[in-house]
Amino acid sequence: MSAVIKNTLSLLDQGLIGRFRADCGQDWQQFTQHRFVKELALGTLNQEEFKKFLVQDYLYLLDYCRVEALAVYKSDQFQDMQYFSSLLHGLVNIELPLHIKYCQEWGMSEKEVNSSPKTLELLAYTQYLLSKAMQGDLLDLIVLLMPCLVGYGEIGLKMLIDPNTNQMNNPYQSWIDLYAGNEYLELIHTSLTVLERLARQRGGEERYSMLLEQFRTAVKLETAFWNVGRSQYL
Ligand SMILES: Cc1ncc(CO)c(N)n1
Repeated sequence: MSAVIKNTLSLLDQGLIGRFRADCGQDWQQFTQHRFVKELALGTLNQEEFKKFLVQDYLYLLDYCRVEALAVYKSDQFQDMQYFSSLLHGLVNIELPLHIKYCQEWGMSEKEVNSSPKTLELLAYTQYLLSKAMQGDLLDLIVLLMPCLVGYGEIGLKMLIDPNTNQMNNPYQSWIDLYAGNEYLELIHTSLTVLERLARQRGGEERYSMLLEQFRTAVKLETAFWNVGRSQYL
């Protein structure tokens, strides 16, 4: 296992993120060890299901951008504004174009992706994030963003080091490479530092139980989201 992977996995057990993950218990396990994740790692996941997931995930990320944009708006320190705008920049200019490219590789046009109908799972998750993000402050916001950001990184890394993962002829290899890649890991490292600082500055200790409930709800919505590829359109 490379040093950077080991370091990232141990960081996830520490500080506030370690506490959230541990206190979520079963809910975190269900998210990160979901059937969809296991099938993707083996390469056995149904391809139509993956395609539908990819489109819903693209639509999800568009709303995730709006949450990040709200964090830019709500920043009252220049360094926070820099951090959240760089997060937004990365998503808009790197991860989203990559999603469009994946969709095209899987035979779907950009127009098709953008005009796709939405599922209940997508709407539930994005509307929850957006409403909490509008009500909350910067600490609420970064906590809401964490399950998505950290969860996929943990999943990608664990796939990469698991000998059972099919890395010879896996149709989903580029998905694994994205979330276990160095750029994504760096994003996680920076985000964890900002999370700790915002918690110190904004009464994280006194607010812990409320923050945990927001984190846990987002985790449960992530778990439900793994089934979008099997879900009905609204
Ligand atoms: C639903 C969901 N959660 C997390 C990520 C990671 O960016 C994603 N792409 N989609």
